[in-house]
Amino acid sequence: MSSENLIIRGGRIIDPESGRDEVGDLYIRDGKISGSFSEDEARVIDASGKVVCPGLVDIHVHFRDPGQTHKEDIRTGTMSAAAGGFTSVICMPNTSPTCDNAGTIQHINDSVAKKAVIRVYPTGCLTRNMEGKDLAPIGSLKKAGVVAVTDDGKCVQNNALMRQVATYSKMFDLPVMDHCQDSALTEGSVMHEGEWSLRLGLKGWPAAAEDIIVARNIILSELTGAHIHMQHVSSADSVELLRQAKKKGIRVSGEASPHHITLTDKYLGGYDPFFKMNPPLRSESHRLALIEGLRDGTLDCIATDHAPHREYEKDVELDIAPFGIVGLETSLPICLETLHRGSGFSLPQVIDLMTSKPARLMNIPGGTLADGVDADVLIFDPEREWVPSREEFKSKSFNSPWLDVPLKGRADTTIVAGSIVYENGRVVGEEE
Ligand SMILES: NC(=O)N[C@@H](CC(=O)O)C(=O)O
Ligand SMILES: [Zn+2]
Ligand SMILES: [Zn+2]
Repeated sequence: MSSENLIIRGGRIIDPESGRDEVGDLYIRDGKISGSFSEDEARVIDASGKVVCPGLVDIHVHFRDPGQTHKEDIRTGTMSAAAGGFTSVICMPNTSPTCDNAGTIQHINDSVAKKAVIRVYPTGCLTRNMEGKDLAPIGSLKKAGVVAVTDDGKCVQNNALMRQVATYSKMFDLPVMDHCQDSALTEGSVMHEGEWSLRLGLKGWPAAAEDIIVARNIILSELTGAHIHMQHVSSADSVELLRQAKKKGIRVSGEASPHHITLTDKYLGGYDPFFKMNPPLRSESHRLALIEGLRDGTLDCIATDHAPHREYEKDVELDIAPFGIVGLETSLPICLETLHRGSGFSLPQVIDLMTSKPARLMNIPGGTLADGVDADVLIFDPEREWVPSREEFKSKSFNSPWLDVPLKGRADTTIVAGSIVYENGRVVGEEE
């Protein structure tokens, strides 16, 4: 990536970490955020009417590379991220082969160096082949460069093994990210257990299946001192458990997805597999509890759980359709709608949940416009109206409930280390 000096002129600069929120100019020299310099040394980008903030950070995406690259690969996944305004992502290890060994991590890092347009941080598995039976080689995964460990997609059911995982991860100073699901309680389940599952005649998935594991993880975090992070929290009682645990100073954290804070189980009424995900969309009271969790800091950040599946894979009976939806290209407008316009969060608060908060939580760089740091920057238009379409999605998959639905707010320009990687609807270097 070559970088030219940039002056981003006249935008509303929002840097949640420093509290900066003012209309002004942002200077980027030699790929870093810098003090002012003269206009003839730089390209000037007019950002009037736009927001200028740190590039978005997503700590939970699935890029399917290696192994399921018909759904997504590191190239298209990072293009999708850049188009959504993201400059850093943490990718999940449920690839094929799984990331339970240093070789797969090395392979991913090599592909990232060759094909990625934004920063990608890999995670390693908790257990061998994510089978929940034997510990993965966490020390060797750490050496290979993982930033956290998780069996996302699955949840370790054996508490003694989970204790061991937590102990090792603490030793290697890696956060444990957990997909909290008691699998005996969710066998064959398709959607949230409640009024709508009853009406639709679909097997329900109780919120208790999540709560039980969140409680288990809180107890094991207290016992071992490990940082345990709850992925895609979807249940009101899980939020309350986290709230109480944090009050006691236990090292736990949680994320919420744009879809769980915006949609509910009633949308399954049309039996549309684009509304089927794990954990499932829940009822209105759960949705509101997640928003309150984000408001008071019980939930630490937004994470998309970008889970690409091709349309033909989803286009089957709801019972057998795969779980998951893509999220990177729609996360920003949805969070603006649900949190900012819909729930009274300030713009800096929303940006904080999508930049500084997730980056600091997972100890990765980014999420800041501090002087001298790598210039990972997003310019977005909070008012821009657009409609996500099959043609425009950069992802290989468009399994999104927001396909063909009008949205407001869109990334204009995404900058990584001072280089523009996305502008005017195109990823730099993308073929015609
Ligand atoms: N969220 C999903 O519904 N699916 C994810 C797995 C996961 O995040 O648990 C996937 O890999 O497709
Ligand atoms: Zn998961
Ligand atoms: Zn996931």
